[in-house]
Amino acid sequence: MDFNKDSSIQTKAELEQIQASIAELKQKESILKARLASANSLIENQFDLSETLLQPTLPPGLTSNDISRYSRHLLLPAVGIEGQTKLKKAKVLVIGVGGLGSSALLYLSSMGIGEIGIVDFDSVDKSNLHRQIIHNEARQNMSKAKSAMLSINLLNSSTKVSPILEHLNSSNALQIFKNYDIILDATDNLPTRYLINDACVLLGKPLVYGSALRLDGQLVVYNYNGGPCYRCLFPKPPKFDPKQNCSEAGVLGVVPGIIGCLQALQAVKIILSSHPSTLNSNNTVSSSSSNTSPNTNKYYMTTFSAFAVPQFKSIQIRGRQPSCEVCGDNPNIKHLIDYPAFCGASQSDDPVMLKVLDEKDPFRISCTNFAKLRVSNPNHILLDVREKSQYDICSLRESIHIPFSDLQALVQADSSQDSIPTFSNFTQILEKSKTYNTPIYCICRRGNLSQLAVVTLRNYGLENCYQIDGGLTEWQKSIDPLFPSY
Ligand SMILES: Nc1ncnc2c1ncn2[C@@H]1O[C@H](COP(=O)(O)OP(=O)(O)OP(=O)(O)O)[C@@H](O)[C@H]1O
Ligand SMILES: [Zn+2]
Repeated sequence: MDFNKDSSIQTKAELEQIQASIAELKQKESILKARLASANSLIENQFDLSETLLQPTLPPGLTSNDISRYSRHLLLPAVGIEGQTKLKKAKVLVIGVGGLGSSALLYLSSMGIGEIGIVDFDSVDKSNLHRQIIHNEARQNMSKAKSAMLSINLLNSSTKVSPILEHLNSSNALQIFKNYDIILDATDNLPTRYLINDACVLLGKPLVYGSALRLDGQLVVYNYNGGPCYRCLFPKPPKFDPKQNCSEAGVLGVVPGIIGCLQALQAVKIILSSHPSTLNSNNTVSSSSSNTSPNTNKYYMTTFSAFAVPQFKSIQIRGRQPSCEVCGDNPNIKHLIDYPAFCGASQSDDPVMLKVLDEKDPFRISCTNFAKLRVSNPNHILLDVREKSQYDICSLRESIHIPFSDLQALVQADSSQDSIPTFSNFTQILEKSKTYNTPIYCICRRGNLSQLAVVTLRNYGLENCYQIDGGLTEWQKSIDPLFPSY
């Protein structure tokens, strides 16, 4: 803008903007003048700052930078100098940099934990970013452990970070754990949960466990202060349910963030636990008792629900069980075992791939072949058998939607000659396929439900039925990169 031409200032808004800029410049000018004055005084007085008497007395273990940085902690009696020094010396291991690990790591570092190890084998995916706030758009496909390290370096360059780009398993867990004081379980699958628990018991390390799904989260401190381990509460793994993970059931972005913060809180409380003005309450981290007196501590699981009025609840859980296989009086588990076999589930939440149809089944068709056929022979039925919530996210044009569970019910009702509820999609398919032998191509998210759908339809007598291999996930990869992946 040309300030010499009054006519160029056309509106009141422009005038106000110029006045604000002038005020800002004046403020900057006064700051710079003050700095100049103090620099001049230093030069004039020629202070030799290496002179002992001019140097401050700092508490042992903390630098001048630490004092400025953690001043709000130092002012807090529950932390103070002693507590902050303990945090600086502490070594915490976080396994998993997903939704839980993201917030836990940022807070552990910002609060001044001296050394942090990060274990994760996975890389950043776009679908992670709604909750995994330690990563960002530019880091897609980068290893999660490395991305977390870069964020921590920006947040607090004095945190020593060791990224461990490995899949935690029975052969590397003890070796990795032994370098750390406290372990945070921020993973998402059952075998890894038992593995981490057993490794913590075998090495005598406290375990801060968190989990989050949909609108709910949970937090427990295990193997601490004479308390129970995960196996004391859950001696046998529950039946594996592939729907109980974020990629199937979904999760509200902020929920794992909240639980991750609580994990960081409990880790910090454990580190500060012998502090005179301790943060300990009657929560999971309970008052320490001597070895000789009976353990009267109480132990808690904290749950969080984001539904309606957000609610935290702390429920008392049972203490250490003398019969526990790993931490009991006569433990059977003295070494790490085969956890995927123990849990009957894989040690990742990678989707389960069903093999209901033989790999060479002629009624399996690849996405590429289906794409060709779709153009060359439009006279077919594309049957999408995903749940409604998924179908509504995105679908292929002119597909007919019948969720697999409905399809099963409809086929059953028709076979037993019950009256079929009016379901125009189903009637439409039956008419076309039975009368004109129009081929049906079944599609789903990954190619599992569609196999079951083909079997169901074939058993029902519709022979001209095909399954599209890999489903819409494969369609996105090999045919249409713009088809939304989810
Ligand atoms: N055994 C293991 N070793 C190392 N990292 C693990 C192990 N098991 C799980 N993890 C990591 O724990 C993290 C858990 O993150 P989160 O539950 O937010 O889900 P996600 O796998 O990132 O995403 P989504 O489930 O939506 O695909 C993941 O980054 C995963 O790679
Ligand atoms: Zn136990």
